[in-house]
Amino acid sequence: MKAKLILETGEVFQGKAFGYISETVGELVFNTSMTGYQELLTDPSYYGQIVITTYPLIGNYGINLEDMQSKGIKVKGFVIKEEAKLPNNFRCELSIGAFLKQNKIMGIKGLDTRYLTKLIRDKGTMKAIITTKELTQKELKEKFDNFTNEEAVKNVTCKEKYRISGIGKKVGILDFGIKENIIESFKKRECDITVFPAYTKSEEILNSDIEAIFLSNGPGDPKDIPEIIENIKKLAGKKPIWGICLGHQLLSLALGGNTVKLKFGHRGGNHPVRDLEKNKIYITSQNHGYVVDKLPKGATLTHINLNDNSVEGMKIENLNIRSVQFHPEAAPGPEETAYIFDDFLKMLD
Ligand SMILES: NC(=O)CC[C@H](N)C(=O)O
Repeated sequence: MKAKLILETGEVFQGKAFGYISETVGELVFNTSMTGYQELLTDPSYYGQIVITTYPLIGNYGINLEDMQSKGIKVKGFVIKEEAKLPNNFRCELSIGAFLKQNKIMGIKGLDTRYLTKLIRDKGTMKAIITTKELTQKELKEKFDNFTNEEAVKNVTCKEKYRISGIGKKVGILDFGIKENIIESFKKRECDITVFPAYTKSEEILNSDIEAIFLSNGPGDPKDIPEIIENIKKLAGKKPIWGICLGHQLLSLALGGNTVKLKFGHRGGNHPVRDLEKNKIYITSQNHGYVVDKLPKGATLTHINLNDNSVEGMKIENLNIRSVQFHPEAAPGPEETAYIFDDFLKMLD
Protein backbone atom coordinates (compact mmCIF):
# COMPACT_ATOMS: atom_id res chain seq x y z
CA MET A 1 0.00 0.00 0.00
CA LYS A 2 1.22 3.49 -0.85
CA ALA A 3 2.00 5.83 2.03
CA LYS A 4 3.28 9.38 2.43
CA LEU A 5 5.61 11.08 4.83
CA ILE A 6 4.44 14.68 5.19
CA LEU A 7 6.70 17.20 6.92
CA GLU A 8 5.53 20.16 8.93
CA THR A 9 7.36 22.41 6.45
CA GLY A 10 5.21 21.09 3.59
CA GLU A 11 7.43 18.56 1.78
CA VAL A 12 5.72 15.28 0.88
CA PHE A 13 7.57 12.00 0.21
CA GLN A 14 5.93 8.99 -1.41
CA GLY A 15 6.78 5.51 -0.17
CA LYS A 16 5.16 2.25 0.84
CA ALA A 17 3.50 1.45 4.16
CA PHE A 18 4.98 -1.40 6.19
CA GLY A 19 4.44 -2.82 9.64
CA TYR A 20 1.08 -1.76 11.08
CA ILE A 21 -1.02 0.30 8.71
CA SER A 22 -2.62 3.31 10.37
CA GLU A 23 -1.64 6.95 10.64
CA THR A 24 0.92 8.49 12.94
CA VAL A 25 2.24 11.91 13.88
CA GLY A 26 5.42 12.65 15.82
CA GLU A 27 8.68 14.54 15.97
CA LEU A 28 10.90 13.51 13.05
CA VAL A 29 14.50 12.68 14.00
CA PHE A 30 17.32 10.69 12.39
CA ASN A 31 19.67 8.03 13.72
CA THR A 32 22.97 7.25 11.99
CA SER A 33 23.78 3.87 13.63
CA MET A 34 24.63 1.09 11.21
CA THR A 35 23.13 -1.65 13.42
CA GLY A 36 20.85 -1.80 16.44
CA TYR A 37 17.42 -1.04 14.96
CA GLN A 38 15.76 -3.26 17.58
CA GLU A 39 17.38 -1.43 20.51
CA LEU A 40 16.52 1.89 18.87
CA LEU A 41 12.84 0.99 18.39
CA THR A 42 12.46 -0.14 22.01
CA ASP A 43 14.42 2.71 23.66
CA PRO A 44 11.81 4.72 25.66
CA SER A 45 13.77 7.95 25.02
CA TYR A 46 12.28 7.87 21.49
CA TYR A 47 8.73 8.02 22.82
CA GLY A 48 6.75 10.46 20.62
CA GLN A 49 9.29 10.44 17.80
CA ILE A 50 9.26 9.16 14.22
CA VAL A 51 12.75 7.85 13.52
CA ILE A 52 14.59 7.86 10.18
CA THR A 53 17.55 5.49 9.81
CA THR A 54 20.37 6.58 7.51
CA TYR A 55 21.60 2.98 7.16
CA PRO A 56 19.83 1.77 4.01
CA LEU A 57 18.92 -1.84 4.82
CA ILE A 58 16.89 -2.49 7.96
CA GLY A 59 15.79 -5.87 9.32
CA ASN A 60 18.54 -8.06 7.83
CA TYR A 61 19.29 -9.86 11.11
CA GLY A 62 15.67 -9.81 12.31
CA ILE A 63 14.40 -9.28 15.83
CA ASN A 64 15.00 -11.38 18.96
CA LEU A 65 13.30 -11.08 22.29
CA GLU A 66 16.52 -10.73 24.31
CA ASP A 67 17.77 -7.38 23.05
CA MET A 68 14.64 -5.38 23.86
CA GLN A 69 15.41 -2.13 25.71
CA SER A 70 11.86 -2.03 27.15
CA LYS A 71 8.65 -4.01 26.76
CA GLY A 72 7.64 -3.16 23.21
CA ILE A 73 8.29 -0.50 20.60
CA LYS A 74 8.39 3.10 21.83
CA VAL A 75 8.88 5.12 18.60
CA LYS A 76 5.77 6.58 16.96
CA GLY A 77 6.83 5.70 13.44
CA PHE A 78 9.75 4.30 11.47
CA VAL A 79 11.16 5.60 8.18
CA ILE A 80 13.53 3.41 6.21
CA LYS A 81 14.93 2.89 2.75
CA GLU A 82 14.73 -0.87 2.35
CA GLU A 83 13.02 -3.54 4.45
CA ALA A 84 14.82 -6.90 4.62
CA LYS A 85 12.03 -9.39 4.18
CA LEU A 86 14.15 -12.50 4.72
CA PRO A 87 16.09 -11.93 7.95
CA ASN A 88 18.94 -14.32 8.57
CA ASN A 89 20.53 -14.80 11.98
CA PHE A 90 20.65 -17.65 14.50
CA ARG A 91 19.05 -15.41 17.15
CA CYS A 92 16.28 -14.15 14.87
CA GLU A 93 12.74 -14.77 16.16
CA LEU A 94 10.69 -12.51 13.91
CA SER A 95 11.00 -10.02 11.07
CA ILE A 96 11.06 -6.25 11.40
CA GLY A 97 7.70 -5.98 9.60
CA ALA A 98 6.05 -8.50 11.94
CA PHE A 99 7.58 -6.77 14.97
CA LEU A 100 6.10 -3.39 13.96
CA LYS A 101 2.76 -5.02 13.20
CA GLN A 102 2.66 -6.80 16.56
CA ASN A 103 3.34 -3.50 18.34
CA LYS A 104 0.88 -1.55 16.16
CA ILE A 105 3.56 0.81 14.88
CA MET A 106 3.48 2.23 11.38
CA GLY A 107 6.49 2.27 9.11
CA ILE A 108 7.17 3.76 5.70
CA LYS A 109 9.81 2.35 3.34
CA GLY A 110 11.30 3.18 -0.01
CA LEU A 111 12.36 6.69 0.98
CA ASP A 112 15.76 8.28 0.41
CA THR A 113 16.55 8.49 4.12
CA ARG A 114 19.91 10.17 3.58
CA TYR A 115 18.25 12.99 1.63
CA LEU A 116 15.68 13.30 4.43
CA THR A 117 18.47 13.43 7.00
CA LYS A 118 20.19 16.27 5.14
CA LEU A 119 16.88 18.11 5.04
CA ILE A 120 16.37 17.75 8.81
CA ARG A 121 19.99 18.80 9.32
CA ASP A 122 19.33 22.00 7.36
CA LYS A 123 15.85 22.81 8.63
CA GLY A 124 16.04 21.29 12.12
CA THR A 125 13.91 18.71 13.92
CA MET A 126 10.21 19.11 13.03
CA LYS A 127 6.90 17.28 13.24
CA ALA A 128 5.83 14.82 10.54
CA ILE A 129 2.94 12.54 9.65
CA ILE A 130 2.96 9.11 8.03
CA THR A 131 -0.37 8.39 6.36
CA THR A 132 -2.04 6.42 3.59
CA LYS A 133 -4.87 8.97 3.34
CA GLU A 134 -5.33 12.19 1.39
CA LEU A 135 -5.39 14.94 3.99
CA THR A 136 -6.43 18.56 3.42
CA GLN A 137 -4.17 21.40 4.57
CA LYS A 138 -6.64 22.10 7.37
CA GLU A 139 -6.60 18.48 8.57
CA LEU A 140 -2.82 18.40 8.46
CA LYS A 141 -2.52 21.61 10.46
CA GLU A 142 -4.91 20.27 13.07
CA LYS A 143 -2.97 17.03 13.44
CA PHE A 144 0.32 18.89 13.81
CA ASP A 145 -1.13 21.38 16.28
CA ASN A 146 -2.68 18.64 18.41
CA PHE A 147 0.56 16.70 18.78
CA THR A 148 2.56 17.30 21.95
CA ASN A 149 4.97 15.08 23.84
CA GLU A 150 4.78 16.79 27.22
CA GLU A 151 3.50 13.71 29.05
CA ALA A 152 6.22 11.45 27.66
CA VAL A 153 7.90 10.51 30.96
CA LYS A 154 4.54 9.80 32.62
CA ASN A 155 3.76 7.37 29.79
CA VAL A 156 6.97 5.34 29.95
CA THR A 157 7.95 5.20 33.63
CA CYS A 158 7.20 2.04 35.62
CA LYS A 159 3.89 2.05 37.50
CA GLU A 160 5.24 0.56 40.73
CA LYS A 161 8.48 0.30 42.61
CA TYR A 162 10.38 -2.98 42.12
CA ARG A 163 13.55 -4.59 43.36
CA ILE A 164 16.29 -6.67 41.77
CA SER A 165 18.37 -8.23 44.53
CA GLY A 166 22.14 -8.28 44.40
CA ILE A 167 25.05 -8.69 46.79
CA GLY A 168 26.74 -5.40 45.89
CA LYS A 169 26.06 -1.68 46.33
CA LYS A 170 22.46 -0.61 46.90
CA VAL A 171 21.39 1.62 44.01
CA GLY A 172 18.04 3.42 43.79
CA ILE A 173 17.02 4.17 40.23
CA LEU A 174 14.51 6.86 39.27
CA ASP A 175 12.90 5.47 36.13
CA PHE A 176 12.11 8.16 33.55
CA GLY A 177 11.96 5.52 30.78
CA ILE A 178 15.02 3.47 31.56
CA LYS A 179 16.77 1.30 28.98
CA GLU A 180 17.14 -2.34 29.92
CA ASN A 181 20.88 -2.25 29.36
CA ILE A 182 21.36 0.37 32.08
CA ILE A 183 19.70 -2.02 34.55
CA GLU A 184 21.85 -4.82 33.10
CA SER A 185 24.99 -2.72 33.57
CA PHE A 186 24.24 -2.35 37.30
CA LYS A 187 23.28 -6.04 37.55
CA LYS A 188 26.59 -7.03 35.96
CA ARG A 189 28.29 -5.12 38.79
CA GLU A 190 26.21 -7.11 41.32
CA CYS A 191 24.26 -4.09 42.55
CA ASP A 192 21.14 -4.43 44.63
CA ILE A 193 18.68 -2.37 42.62
CA THR A 194 15.44 -0.61 43.60
CA VAL A 195 13.61 1.00 40.71
CA PHE A 196 11.25 3.88 41.61
CA PRO A 197 8.54 5.40 39.37
CA ALA A 198 9.54 8.84 38.05
CA TYR A 199 7.22 10.80 40.36
CA THR A 200 8.25 9.10 43.63
CA LYS A 201 8.70 11.75 46.35
CA SER A 202 12.20 12.49 47.61
CA GLU A 203 11.22 11.48 51.18
CA GLU A 204 10.31 7.93 50.11
CA ILE A 205 13.55 7.59 48.17
CA LEU A 206 15.69 8.92 51.02
CA ASN A 207 13.91 6.73 53.57
CA SER A 208 14.75 3.52 51.69
CA ASP A 209 18.00 1.65 52.32
CA ILE A 210 19.88 2.79 49.22
CA GLU A 211 23.44 4.08 49.02
CA ALA A 212 23.15 6.12 45.83
CA ILE A 213 20.55 7.50 43.43
CA PHE A 214 20.64 7.01 39.69
CA LEU A 215 18.61 9.28 37.37
CA SER A 216 17.81 7.46 34.14
CA ASN A 217 17.51 8.39 30.50
CA GLY A 218 14.03 9.28 29.21
CA PRO A 219 12.00 11.00 26.52
CA GLY A 220 10.95 14.60 25.93
CA ASP A 221 12.06 18.05 27.02
CA PRO A 222 13.54 18.06 30.56
CA LYS A 223 11.83 21.42 31.17
CA ASP A 224 8.42 19.72 30.79
CA ILE A 225 8.79 17.99 34.17
CA PRO A 226 9.26 20.75 36.79
CA GLU A 227 7.89 18.52 39.59
CA ILE A 228 10.71 16.05 39.04
CA ILE A 229 13.27 18.88 38.91
CA GLU A 230 12.00 20.10 42.30
CA ASN A 231 12.28 16.57 43.67
CA ILE A 232 15.89 16.27 42.49
CA LYS A 233 16.73 19.56 44.28
CA LYS A 234 15.68 17.84 47.51
CA LEU A 235 17.81 14.78 46.79
CA ALA A 236 21.01 16.67 45.95
CA GLY A 237 23.68 16.45 48.63
CA LYS A 238 21.79 13.78 50.64
CA LYS A 239 23.17 10.74 48.74
CA PRO A 240 25.59 10.42 45.84
CA ILE A 241 23.67 11.00 42.58
CA TRP A 242 24.49 9.81 39.05
CA GLY A 243 22.68 10.66 35.86
CA ILE A 244 22.63 9.57 32.24
CA CYS A 245 21.15 11.63 29.39
CA LEU A 246 17.75 12.95 30.63
CA GLY A 247 19.01 12.31 34.17
CA HIS A 248 22.05 14.49 33.46
CA GLN A 249 19.88 17.25 31.97
CA LEU A 250 17.49 17.19 34.96
CA LEU A 251 20.38 17.38 37.41
CA SER A 252 21.72 20.45 35.61
CA LEU A 253 18.32 22.16 35.71
CA ALA A 254 17.76 21.29 39.36
CA LEU A 255 21.06 22.80 40.42
CA GLY A 256 20.92 26.08 38.50
CA GLY A 257 22.22 25.09 35.06
CA ASN A 258 20.27 25.26 31.80
CA THR A 259 19.30 23.09 28.81
CA VAL A 260 18.45 24.04 25.21
CA LYS A 261 17.11 22.13 22.22
CA LEU A 262 19.68 21.13 19.62
CA LYS A 263 18.85 21.92 16.00
CA PHE A 264 18.71 18.24 14.99
CA GLY A 265 20.01 16.27 17.96
CA HIS A 266 22.70 13.60 18.39
CA ARG A 267 21.47 10.10 17.55
CA GLY A 268 23.88 7.42 16.48
CA GLY A 269 26.76 5.18 17.42
CA ASN A 270 29.84 7.19 16.47
CA HIS A 271 29.86 10.43 18.46
CA PRO A 272 33.40 11.29 19.59
CA VAL A 273 33.67 12.46 23.21
CA ARG A 274 36.77 13.59 25.10
CA ASP A 275 36.97 12.50 28.72
CA LEU A 276 38.78 15.53 30.16
CA GLU A 277 39.87 13.71 33.34
CA LYS A 278 41.42 10.78 31.50
CA ASN A 279 42.39 12.93 28.50
CA LYS A 280 41.17 10.20 26.19
CA ILE A 281 38.74 10.19 23.31
CA TYR A 282 35.92 7.63 23.22
CA ILE A 283 33.38 6.79 20.53
CA THR A 284 29.96 6.92 22.13
CA SER A 285 26.36 5.94 21.57
CA GLN A 286 23.98 8.91 21.72
CA ASN A 287 20.29 9.71 21.56
CA HIS A 288 19.27 13.17 22.65
CA GLY A 289 17.62 16.29 21.30
CA TYR A 290 18.38 18.59 24.25
CA VAL A 291 21.70 19.53 25.76
CA VAL A 292 23.10 21.29 28.81
CA ASP A 293 24.32 24.74 27.73
CA LYS A 294 25.08 26.09 31.21
CA LEU A 295 26.56 24.01 34.01
CA PRO A 296 25.27 24.39 37.57
CA LYS A 297 27.38 26.48 39.98
CA GLY A 298 30.29 24.49 41.35
CA ALA A 299 30.13 21.89 38.54
CA THR A 300 33.23 20.85 36.59
CA LEU A 301 33.01 19.82 32.96
CA THR A 302 34.23 16.21 32.63
CA HIS A 303 33.35 15.34 29.00
CA ILE A 304 32.92 17.29 25.77
CA ASN A 305 31.55 16.35 22.35
CA LEU A 306 34.24 16.73 19.71
CA ASN A 307 31.80 17.38 16.84
CA ASP A 308 30.20 20.50 18.32
CA ASN A 309 31.98 21.05 21.67
CA SER A 310 28.72 20.54 23.58
CA VAL A 311 28.62 19.42 27.22
CA GLU A 312 28.85 15.60 27.56
CA GLY A 313 29.46 15.21 31.28
CA MET A 314 29.94 16.98 34.58
CA LYS A 315 30.73 16.43 38.24
CA ILE A 316 29.94 18.39 41.38
CA GLU A 317 32.44 17.11 43.89
CA ASN A 318 31.06 18.59 47.13
CA LEU A 319 27.61 17.11 46.39
CA ASN A 320 28.91 13.74 45.14
CA ILE A 321 27.26 14.11 41.75
CA ARG A 322 28.38 12.82 38.35
CA SER A 323 26.50 12.67 35.08
CA VAL A 324 26.98 12.09 31.36
CA GLN A 325 24.94 12.99 28.29
CA PHE A 326 25.99 10.01 26.17
CA HIS A 327 25.04 6.35 26.73
CA PRO A 328 27.74 4.27 28.46
CA GLU A 329 25.34 1.28 28.37
CA ALA A 330 25.48 1.39 24.54
CA ALA A 331 22.72 -0.94 23.21
CA PRO A 332 23.07 -0.10 20.41
CA GLY A 333 26.59 1.15 19.84
CA PRO A 334 30.15 1.01 21.11
CA GLU A 335 30.72 -0.25 24.65
CA GLU A 336 34.00 1.51 25.36
CA THR A 337 32.55 3.97 27.89
CA ALA A 338 31.17 1.23 30.18
CA TYR A 339 33.87 2.40 32.63
CA ILE A 340 31.42 5.20 33.58
CA PHE A 341 29.43 2.66 35.65
CA ASP A 342 32.61 1.69 37.50
CA ASP A 343 33.44 5.38 38.07
CA PHE A 344 29.93 5.89 39.51
CA LEU A 345 30.32 2.96 41.90
CA LYS A 346 33.82 4.05 42.96
CA MET A 347 32.21 7.19 44.41
CA LEU A 348 30.73 4.97 47.12
CA ASP A 349 34.06 3.62 48.37
N1 LIG B 1 18.20 9.49 25.85
C1 LIG B 1 17.72 10.44 26.61
O1 LIG B 1 17.65 10.30 27.84
C2 LIG B 1 17.16 11.65 25.92
C3 LIG B 1 16.98 12.84 26.80
C4 LIG B 1 16.04 13.89 26.23
N2 LIG B 1 14.73 13.35 26.01
C5 LIG B 1 16.59 14.45 24.93
O2 LIG B 1 16.10 14.16 23.86
O3 LIG B 1 17.57 15.18 24.96
